[in-house]
Amino acid sequence: MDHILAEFVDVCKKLYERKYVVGSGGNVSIKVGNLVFITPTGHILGFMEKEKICIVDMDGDILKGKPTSELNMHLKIYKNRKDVNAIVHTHCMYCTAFSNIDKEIKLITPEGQLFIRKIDYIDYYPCGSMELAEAVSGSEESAIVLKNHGLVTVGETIFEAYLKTEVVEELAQMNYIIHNMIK
Ligand SMILES: C[C@H](O)[C@@H](O)[C@@H](O)C(=O)COP(=O)(O)O
Ligand SMILES: [Zn+2]
Repeated sequence: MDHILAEFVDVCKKLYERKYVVGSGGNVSIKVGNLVFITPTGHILGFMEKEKICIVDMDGDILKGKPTSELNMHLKIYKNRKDVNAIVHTHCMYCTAFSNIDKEIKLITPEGQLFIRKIDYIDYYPCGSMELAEAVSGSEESAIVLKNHGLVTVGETIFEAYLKTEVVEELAQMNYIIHNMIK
C-alpha cells in the first residue's frame, strides 16, 4: 500500500509541476477494493504528502480527512465504471480554452490515436455539484472535457489516467499551434 500512495503523491506533484493545475485546483483519486484514496479539498497538489490523502468508502462514508469538493464526481464514476480505478481532474489550460469556444480537440497525434479513443465534452455545471458528477459519470470515454472548467481522465491505474491527461493537453496545444500556423 505504501508504494501505491507514494505513486499517488508523485502524480499529484507532477500535475502541479506541469501546470495542469495552479493553486489548489485539481483532484486525484484511486480505488482499492471498497476504499477510495482521494485528495483533500483546498490543498495544493504540488505539496501533497501521503499523510494528507483522505480515505472514503464506496458508500461515501469519510474514514479520513476532508475530501475534495468533487467527491461525488469521483464516487459516481467508480460506481458507473467498473473498469476505472483511478481518476485525475485538472484545469489544463489549452483543453479548457477549447471548451470555452466549444471547439473540439482533434486526435492528430499518434499518441492521441493510441491512448484516446474519443474525447467527450460536457456543458458547464457548478464545481462540486451533483449535476457535474452526473454528467461526467455518464460518459463512457476516458477523457472528458468540462466546459470552462477543465479535464477529467480515468484509467485502470493512476499512471494510465495521468498519461491521458498529458496526451489530451498536448493534443490541445498541437491543435492550437496548427490553427495559428495556417492563419
Ligand atoms: C473551484 C474548485 O477548485 C474546482 O475547480 C474543483 O473542481 C477543483 O478542481 C478543486 O477542488 P478541491 O480543492 O475541493 O479538490
Ligand atoms: Zn476543478
